[in-house]
Formats: sequence, C-alpha cells, structure tokens
Amino acid sequence: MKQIYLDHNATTPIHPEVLEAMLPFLRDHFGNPSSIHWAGRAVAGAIEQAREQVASLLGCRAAEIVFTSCGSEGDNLAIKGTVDALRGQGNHIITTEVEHPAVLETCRYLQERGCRVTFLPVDRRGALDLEQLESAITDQTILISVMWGNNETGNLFPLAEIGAIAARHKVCLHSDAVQAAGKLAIDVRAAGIDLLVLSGHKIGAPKGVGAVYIKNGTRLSPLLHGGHQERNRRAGTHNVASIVALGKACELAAAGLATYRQQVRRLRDRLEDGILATIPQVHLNGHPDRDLRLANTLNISFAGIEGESLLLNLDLHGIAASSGSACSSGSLDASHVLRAMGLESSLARSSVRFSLGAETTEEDIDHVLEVLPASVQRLREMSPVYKA
Ligand SMILES: Cc1ncc(COP(=O)(O)O)c(C=O)c1O
Ligand code: FES
Repeated sequence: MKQIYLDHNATTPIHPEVLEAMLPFLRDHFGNPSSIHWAGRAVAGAIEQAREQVASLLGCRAAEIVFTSCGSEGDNLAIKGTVDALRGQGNHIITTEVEHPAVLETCRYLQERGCRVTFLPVDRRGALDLEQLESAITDQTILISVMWGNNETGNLFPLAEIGAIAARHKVCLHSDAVQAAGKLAIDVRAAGIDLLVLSGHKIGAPKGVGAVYIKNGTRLSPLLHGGHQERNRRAGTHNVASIVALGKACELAAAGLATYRQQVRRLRDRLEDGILATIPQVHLNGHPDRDLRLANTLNISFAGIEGESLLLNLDLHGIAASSGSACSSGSLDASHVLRAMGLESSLARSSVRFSLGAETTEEDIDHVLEVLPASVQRLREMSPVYKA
C-alpha cells in the first residue's frame, strides 16, 4: 500500500542532503568542538558554519544564534531566561491562549511561582486583537511571547506589528517560530524581535536539535549551567552532527523558500478546495484568508465524527495525518487551540490536521480526496449524533 505522509507539522523526514552533510560527523569527525587540538578544530569550524547558515535564514548575525536540544528547550530558555534576568524590572508576561505547550506550560509554571501572566484570547478565526495586546502592557511587563505560525491551524501572527508595539513600550519580544522558520521569509531585525526559536526536525533535520536567536544585548539567564559552551548561554557538549544538519537544513530552506511555498500552497489549496466541495458539514479551522495561514497546513472539522476515528480510518489507507499536536494525541480533551477559537467541544474533537511537505505530490492529494469522502460518510452513518 502506498504510504502518504501528511503530518509534517509533527515532524519531517530528514532531507537527503542534510543526511549527507551530517554523516561525516557521526562516522569520522568525532572531536569535541571545545578541544583545541586537531580533532576539536575539525568540528569547531563546522559548528560555526552551521551558525552562519541559521543566522542567514533569519537575517541576523551568527553570534546571535545559540544551539539547543529542541524547540521546547528554546522556548523554556527564552521565557525563563528573560524572567530570571529581568527579575528586578517586573514580573508580567503577555502571551496567547493558542501557544504550543512549550510556551503555555512554561508560562503556567512561572505563574505558579509568582509571575503574572496574561493569556490573550483569539477570535473565531484564531486572530489576536492587537489593541487588546497593547492595552495589556503595564510598567511591570517584561516579555511578550507570540508564536509566528500555529502548529494546529497554521494561523500566522503579525509579528512585525507586534514588534512595533513591543518597541514602543520597550518590552522584550519572543516568538516561537518552530512552525514558521524555513516555511516563510523571516527577518528578525525587520520584525523587531529579541528572541526567536526554531527546531530542526520540522525542516528536514533530525529530532533533538534547535536554535534560539538572541538579539545582541538582550539580557537572558541560562537554563543549563555548566561549561562555557555557546558563550555561557547554553552549557553542554555540542550535538555536532545534528547542529551541522540544522545548518544545512536552514541553508536548503532559505534557497528553496519560494519554490516550497508555491508548490506546497498549490497542493494544500487543492486539498482544501476538494474537501470543501465534496464533503458536507465541514468546518475550516483557521483563518479564512489563506495568506494568513502557513502554506502547508489545513485543519478541518468533520461534524458528527471523532477526529481520532477518521485518523485510524485514514491510517488503514496508508494516510498519516493528525488531530492537533503530536504531543497530545491519544488525549481525549479537545484541542486547546480550537477551544480558544470558540469551537464547541464536539466540533473541536472532530478535527483533523493535514500538514504537507516538500515531497508531497499531486497524486498524494488526489488519493486523499478519493478516500476521504467515503471514510467520512461511513463514520457518519455509524454515528449516533450525526444528522444529515
Ligand atoms: C509551535 C511549536 N513550538 C514548539 C515545538 C516544540 O519543538 P520540539 O519538538 O523541537 O521540542 C513544536 C513542536 O511540535 C511546535 O509545533
Ligand atoms: S511537542 Fe510537538 S506537537 Fe507537541
């Protein structure tokens, strides 16, 4: 059976050129980049090259990039590191109700320890009210944290406008760009961002590596204490091969950005149009303006059925998709993102996320469009709650 992978927001396959780039660092170059001898020097240069490659994707300087073990670590570092460094200045954080758990749970953790956190609501489309954001700022506010692209709906947030607000009030701005980096153009300087997080496994590098952009001059305490790696901002011997891979993945993403967006967007729109045209009682979750969503993401609720049942059904046909985020699959709770958008709980539980990738083909999409209507129909016929 043909396998069709439409869960790229959960993780992506390693790009063949990325694998090629990292292999010598697993096989031959084993040195510790902090060592001064030949074995260390052989890998230290590769780490610095990777730093340049990541910086170039984001429009910053290499010295402003710190490597981490994943996107979640990056978000923890950005948020806890700011709160710790700016302890004397204030204790209020502004974020949104639709962040990834790496941000939400970090903020809740800090809330239990005395921080005040404002979780901004979103409207039915999943959009923020920027006036509400601005009026939430007080003289105690030390951090605004808003994601660039939402992992479940693909919704994009206007970081440049938020950057202007943050600058006006001189508040530090963090963005979780794990889903956006490598999928669309990001210029951290133009957007006025102080801290930005990305993760390797969403863009063709392996799992377990990420990076944080820390604007020159930003006050940030480290999360990991120990050695002097990463200019004292992140202790721990470098994961050399994965860092090399992340650098290569960023280089490839930067070079292929326009093609990726165009190609993936065309296929995503084909899937979206096909579903809306052939299946009754479906609800698009996310911004109706497709320009305001990640080009690869489509989130749809199929009234009357459980998203999980539909996923199992699709899986029998070799189609991999997901309901919301990978880390909460298996949980029966409706997605916090869809609930924040005001979707009633049964409709939220009937949602399925399709996230395409660079290797997705037109045949893949057509196959899904062949299988999906009959699967939905069959599940609805068995459903005690569905009314045609
Ligand atoms: C928006 C967002 N932030 C953070 C993360 C966490 O990244 P990582 O899996 O590298 O820890 C993810 C991964 O699902 C994500 O989608
Ligand atoms: S950690 Fe990846 S989806 Fe939650």
